[in-house]
Amino acid sequence: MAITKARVPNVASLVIRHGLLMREAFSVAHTDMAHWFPGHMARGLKKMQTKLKSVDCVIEVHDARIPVSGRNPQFEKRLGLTTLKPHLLVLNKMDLIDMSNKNRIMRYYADQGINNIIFTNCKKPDSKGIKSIIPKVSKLIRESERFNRSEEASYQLMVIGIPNVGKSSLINALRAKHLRRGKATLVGGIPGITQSVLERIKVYEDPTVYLLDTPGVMVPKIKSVEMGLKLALAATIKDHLVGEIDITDYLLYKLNYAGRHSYVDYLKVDEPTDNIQQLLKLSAVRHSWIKKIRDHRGMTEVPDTLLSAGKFLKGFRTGAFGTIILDDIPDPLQK
Ligand SMILES: Nc1nc2c(ncn2[C@@H]2O[C@H](COP(=O)(O)OP(=O)(O)OP(=O)(O)O)[C@@H](O)[C@H]2O)c(=O)[nH]1
Repeated sequence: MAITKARVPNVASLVIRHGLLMREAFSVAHTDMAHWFPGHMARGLKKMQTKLKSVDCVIEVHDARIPVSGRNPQFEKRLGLTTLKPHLLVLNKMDLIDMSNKNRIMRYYADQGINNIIFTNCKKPDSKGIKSIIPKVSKLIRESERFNRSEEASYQLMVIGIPNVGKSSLINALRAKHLRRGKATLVGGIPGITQSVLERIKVYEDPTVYLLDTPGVMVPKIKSVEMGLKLALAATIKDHLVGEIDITDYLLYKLNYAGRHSYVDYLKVDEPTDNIQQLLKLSAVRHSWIKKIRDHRGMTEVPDTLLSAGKFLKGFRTGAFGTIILDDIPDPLQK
């Protein structure tokens, strides 16, 4: 497991929040985050660089639940986003966030010079966000210098982003919307489904628009354990690399902090708690999730807390506990 920490908080650091005695802050003492990164990812970026000259616009897809954490700064440095090619930021999975934060998020990005932003839900190809992508991209391309591609009638777009943010889903949603075609690229709930820069995929007629799907490229450095836990909660890092118990402990902290106690019914426990081990154990017992382990008495049956952790994570990732943004979003208006 990647994180070592004192699981019993100091009594002095407890507070009552939304009627629950809980940790005042989520703190972890960490050892090593290096193995949270799959090594092959930098290679994907090189391939993207070589394809860039045949691209008219870059669509960067990001998970709207982590608007601050985890956007890869290497995309800007190595692909020259916002300077070399027209750039559209697609904040996907909008169905999982509280959209009353939209203007604040837009201001946060505008402060960094990013003004072309569309929120999407790729599960709904007929939704407003998906519909507005091709018109927006066409406008950006028409207003840009196409240099070596100015004679080319068709448009070619490259879809980039960190793993599991919905790049392939976006391509499939655009195909479904505009061409009424089925899935062209693989979609999966675990990061790393797309492994190479794919052949171009047609998503629109007149003008003909092709998309290049690309493998997710993770940020080169996770700045803090908390940032890593957010990325893991959003399923951009494989769960077992970070540790399911640590990810759910952070989830529990975030839900309790926000007063979202609907996990009680979902996990079939009696009341809110700030103790992840107790929560996962009781939930496993209530679901009859039992595993056998070998100890000094021979084979013993114990609650399978890993199964409860999986259910807890699934609940969060499918929106069972409501719409949640994991980041605090700095507001330039309040500087
Ligand atoms: N709730 C919700 N889930 C989504 C949305 N878009 C994609 N997903 C889910 O997110 C997961 C990842 O989607 P993919 O399209 O495979 O993501 P990707 O970025 O291509 O993944 P990699 O190839 O691993 O980089 C899948 O389980 C999708 O069903 C969305 O708008 N809302």
